[in-house]
Amino acid sequence: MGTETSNIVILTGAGVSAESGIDTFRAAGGLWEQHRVEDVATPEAFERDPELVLRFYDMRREAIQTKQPNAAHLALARLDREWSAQPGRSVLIVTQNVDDLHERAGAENVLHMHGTHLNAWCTACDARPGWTGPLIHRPPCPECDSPALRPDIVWFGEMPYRMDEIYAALGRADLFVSIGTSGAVYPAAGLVRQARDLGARTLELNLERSQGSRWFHETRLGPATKVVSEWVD
Ligand SMILES: CC(C)NC(=O)[C@H](Cc1c[nH]c2ccccc12)NC(=O)[C@H](CCCC/N=C(/NCCC(=O)O)S[C@H]1O[C@H](COP(=O)(O)OP(=O)(O)OC[C@H]2O[C@@H](n3cnc4c(N)ncnc43)[C@H](O)[C@@H]2O)[C@@H](O)[C@H]1O)NC(=O)OCc1ccccc1
Repeated sequence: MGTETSNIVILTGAGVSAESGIDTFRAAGGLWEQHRVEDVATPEAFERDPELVLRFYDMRREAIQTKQPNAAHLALARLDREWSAQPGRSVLIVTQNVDDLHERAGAENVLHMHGTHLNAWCTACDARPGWTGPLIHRPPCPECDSPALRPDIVWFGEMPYRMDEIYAALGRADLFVSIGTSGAVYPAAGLVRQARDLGARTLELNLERSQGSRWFHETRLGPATKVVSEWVD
């Protein structure tokens, strides 16, 4: 990292968890091949067929709990710990992923802009209880007892979480790094342009060039476990 770098914002996508055995979305056989997005990841789909949607997320919640952080998660956690400990320096990991592998690797400054599989969300009382079991049987909300729990996940057409904090961090960033994302989903895919327009240096670490590659000052191609560890060390 150059001497001029103080505040780093890191955007991660499904590619950072691919080598932990978690399916990405768009790759062959990826999640979106097995299920049409609009059938499982929209409020309309939940309205239309809650069982199908809850089974989809129960399956993913169960799968995620059997996976382990990989070398990319561990390298980012190390960077977060060591860099944020220095005066006037900060790291924020903004993830599109709903898995908790960044946190299980030891990272502390993690912001889940599309939600997390570790919580449920009660649409009756707005509570967001920690939740690791299935939701398919419509269990009662631990706060208000109503059977109104849904995954605490941002579906298409819904506003991502904590966008104001993300934009504020971009305003302070000297360096914006994007890891393991195809740049296909907004507003996440638009963050690189905002960061660049705000004066940050932009770096892409990905298996292949993404839809937003042209907005990066530099692109390094390869599996995350290799390119992220090389970048951090
Ligand atoms: C499809 C797309 C065109 N549609 C959208 O972007 C929509 C609509 C839209 C909004 N603005 C626009 C502007 C233009 C066009 C469309 C839109 N956006 C929305 O609906 C957003 C909400 C989007 C969030 C949806 N939820 C997710 N996830 C949670 C659910 C779940 O997980 O089930 S999105 C989900 O898909 C996206 C998947 O992308 P990636 O993570 O990048 O994964 P992908 O498989 O695509 O790519 C993997 C990459 O990794 C690389 N890779 C693979 N293996 C490795 C490896 N080993 N190492 C390194 N890299 C690797 C591959 O090469 C590849 O590049 C992620 O964001 C992920 O979170 N909401 C909203 O706009 O609300 C409105 C609003 C505004 C104001 C007020 C109220 C409402």
